[in-house]
Amino acid sequence: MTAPPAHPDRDRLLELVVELAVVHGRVTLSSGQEADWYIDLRRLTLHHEGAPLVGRVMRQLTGDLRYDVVGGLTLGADPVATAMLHAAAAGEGFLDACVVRKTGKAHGLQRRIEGPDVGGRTVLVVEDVSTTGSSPLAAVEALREAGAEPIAVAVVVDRGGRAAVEAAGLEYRAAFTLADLGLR
Ligand SMILES: O=P(O)(O)OC[C@H]1O[C@H](OP(=O)(O)OP(=O)(O)O)[C@H](O)[C@@H]1O
Ligand SMILES: O=C(O)c1cc(=O)[nH]c(=O)[nH]1
Repeated sequence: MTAPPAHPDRDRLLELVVELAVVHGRVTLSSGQEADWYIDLRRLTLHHEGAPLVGRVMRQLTGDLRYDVVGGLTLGADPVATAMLHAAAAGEGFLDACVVRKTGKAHGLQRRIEGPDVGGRTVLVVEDVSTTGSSPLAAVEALREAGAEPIAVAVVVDRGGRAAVEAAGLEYRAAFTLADLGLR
């Protein structure tokens, strides 16, 4: 496992994750598992200072990968993807974002994947926190069904999703581990 590249924004982002997002107390996770703490990254990815930092740090983390589109399973992935879109637009180039619905939509255009068409395009699948990896893998499956090519998965915090994503044959990158957050 290679360490994420050094970045001047990374230290401040880590401070904000610990300050804003780590909540101690009994919770039930998306997978049904019980835990004694929760990382509510929505409190960071929708925060005025946190969101731009997330965009820049995640772009830095994936700077050597080539992808046309960024997105993942709604809702946690959405502000991560749009932060990266804005970081790209403010910097070196353009990046589209997409939102993968948890289930298909029965009315309107009935699209599971919202945003500019992803067919034939390379996609970086993102996530805020990954515990079992099932959310990004659901996004990967939906994107492939839509004719896109998922090239890797990148998450802000890895809570344990790496093994499942790598077992599915995809590269996995995380800006922060639980050890970074002092939770392991
Ligand atoms: O690794 P996993 O087992 O998939 O769990 C992690 C997922 O759980 C959270 O989302 P949640 O399912 O609570 O839904 P939300 O994004 O709509 O809040 C989080 O945003 C991840 O998407
Ligand atoms: O596994 C989850 O559902 C989960 C864990 C966590 O720490 N944060 C989160 O948003 N979801």
